[in-house]
Amino acid sequence: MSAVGRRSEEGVPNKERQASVIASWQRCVEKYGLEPYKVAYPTIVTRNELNNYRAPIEDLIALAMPEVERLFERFVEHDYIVSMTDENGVTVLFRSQDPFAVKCTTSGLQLGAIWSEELQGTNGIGTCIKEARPISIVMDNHFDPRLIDFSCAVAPIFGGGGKLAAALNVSTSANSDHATQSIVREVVRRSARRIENRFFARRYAGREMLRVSRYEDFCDAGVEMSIALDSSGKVLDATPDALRLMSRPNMPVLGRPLSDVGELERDDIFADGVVSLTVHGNRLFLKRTGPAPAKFSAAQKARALPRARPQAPDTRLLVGDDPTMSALVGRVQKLVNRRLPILLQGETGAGKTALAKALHAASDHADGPFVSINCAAIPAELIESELFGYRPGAFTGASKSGSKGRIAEAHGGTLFLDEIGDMPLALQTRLLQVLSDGEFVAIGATEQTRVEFALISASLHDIPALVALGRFRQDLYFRLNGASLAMPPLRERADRHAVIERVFKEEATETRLTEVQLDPAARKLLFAYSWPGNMRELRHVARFATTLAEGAVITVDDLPTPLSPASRGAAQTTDGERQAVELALQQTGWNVKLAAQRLGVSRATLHRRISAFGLARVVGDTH
Ligand SMILES: Nc1ncnc2c1ncn2[C@@H]1O[C@H](COP(=O)(O)OP(=O)(O)OP(=O)(O)O)[C@@H](O)[C@H]1O
Repeated sequence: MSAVGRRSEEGVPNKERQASVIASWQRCVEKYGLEPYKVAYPTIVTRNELNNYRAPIEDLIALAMPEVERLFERFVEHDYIVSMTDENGVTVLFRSQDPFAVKCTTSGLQLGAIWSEELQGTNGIGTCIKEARPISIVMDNHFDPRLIDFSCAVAPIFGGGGKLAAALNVSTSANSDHATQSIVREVVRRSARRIENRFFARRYAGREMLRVSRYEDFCDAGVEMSIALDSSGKVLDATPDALRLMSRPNMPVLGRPLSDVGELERDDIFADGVVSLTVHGNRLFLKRTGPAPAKFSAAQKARALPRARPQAPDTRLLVGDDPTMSALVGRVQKLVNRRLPILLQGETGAGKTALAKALHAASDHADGPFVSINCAAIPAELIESELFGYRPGAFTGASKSGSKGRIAEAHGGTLFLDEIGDMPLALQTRLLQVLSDGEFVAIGATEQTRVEFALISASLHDIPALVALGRFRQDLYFRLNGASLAMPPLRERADRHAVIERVFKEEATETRLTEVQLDPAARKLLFAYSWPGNMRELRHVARFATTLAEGAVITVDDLPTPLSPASRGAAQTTDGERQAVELALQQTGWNVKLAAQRLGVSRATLHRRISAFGLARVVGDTH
């Protein structure tokens, strides 16, 4: 193909780069049927559509913001723009400065533009996404002749399970060469790696984490690669480079213990110091970064490394200035210390988990583990082994090393049972036994395991109503309910205005490293809103607006649906929409996560729709 080198090339051509560009041009012509002079102007999605594209990766966007800012500051004086797209090439973050910004806009380099290879031909973003590796597309490497003045260096950002989640791009229209662009590409690649590592750490916060390096001395330096493990020591996930280095043909890494992945120098990967793992003749060095796993015996406990206090907000901060809540929480805190079981009830997103963590962190057993189990999220057939653990080979498919179980892991700390109303009846009986006797028998075991922990449970449902329907054991309800605390929805909190202001401030500091102001119209709207998704929705709205707002003042235009003016105009939803939501909820037994996936919206959006349509789950019509 004559495409590469339509103009004379500057710098030394790199074979691999040439091959990528040639392959991409071939795809453009043969697969997508594109012609160089007939490529359409990029599609720019509407603001509402952009909100929908951003919603599934809002955490990633928030984590990427500071890095995008840093890149921009570094390159802006040389007339570069910095952008990030999602996995489809939709531009979800964009930083530019005049006069270059004007030229960018006329070429379609702007927020909301779709830069897929299929639509725009060979371009930095689209081709990086296609090839899933860092790439630079310099001037006449572009398929569309209108882009011939631009040079882009782009690196992919991978999310869970090594799946491509986004692409980070730096573009210029200053005359550039391949040598310069390969340096810029390296800078962008490193930024993408930092975002990836922060994203990984955020996803697996609280899990056992190993830092990985190819060099023994570097295990203590900045994070190069990471592995997250589940409670039984199996690989839950790893950063892309670690996954690549640990992979062998036909040998999955995820879901396997490290001893199956390669040759481990010693068994106890959590002990102090560095341990090596040899895969296919390559040595990797691993070091624990997270808290030590809970140990049974005093001797083992003494050998374990000191446990970092879990990062949890202060109960005073969570409670704010709501007098009812402060009085209740003060009372409950005393009861937690006496190991009396606490039952938290409240709407979705009201802050039950956050409060449970804060109660644990302020308790006198805060040095022990905080083990959280979402009873609604674990499939019914797995919940027993997840909770009670099993001996090696207890059942087909059981791991060789057995599993300790989450209840045993909570020994000496707090066990938090979220969505307790969804626990199957048979397991309620076993749980009741543990709570009464302080001991249980793991699956396949003969001897009893003794455990001691503080218990906090939480539920969206009215448990007495479930008891009346025969779906929840009354004796278990009494056991869980040493004291109960009804968390008010955000719209009913006396201090909600202060809470809204505080959360916007916190999110602005986190995403932009600066403070922001709410303009009067935005403030009025936020104060009047009903917040069906409570604190979670508030956090998402604040993160969204502080990320999107161009300046230091947040206006109504920066607010997402259903707070944005456009959606308020069009907010009269149709019967069809309501039926679709109802159907998805029915089909998934009111599993909001699954239903949201089916409808292609975020969970927060679905919660808002449930509330807007006034839908309620009829207790007894589920699962
Ligand atoms: N008082 C608070 N101030 C700021 N953020 C909060 C507060 N309470 C909760 N949050 C945040 O709101 C989000 C939802 O909180 P949390 O998970 O505790 O709610 P929940 O009631 O357990 O929700 P669900 O019932 O859906 O499990 C989290 O991101 C949490 O950090």
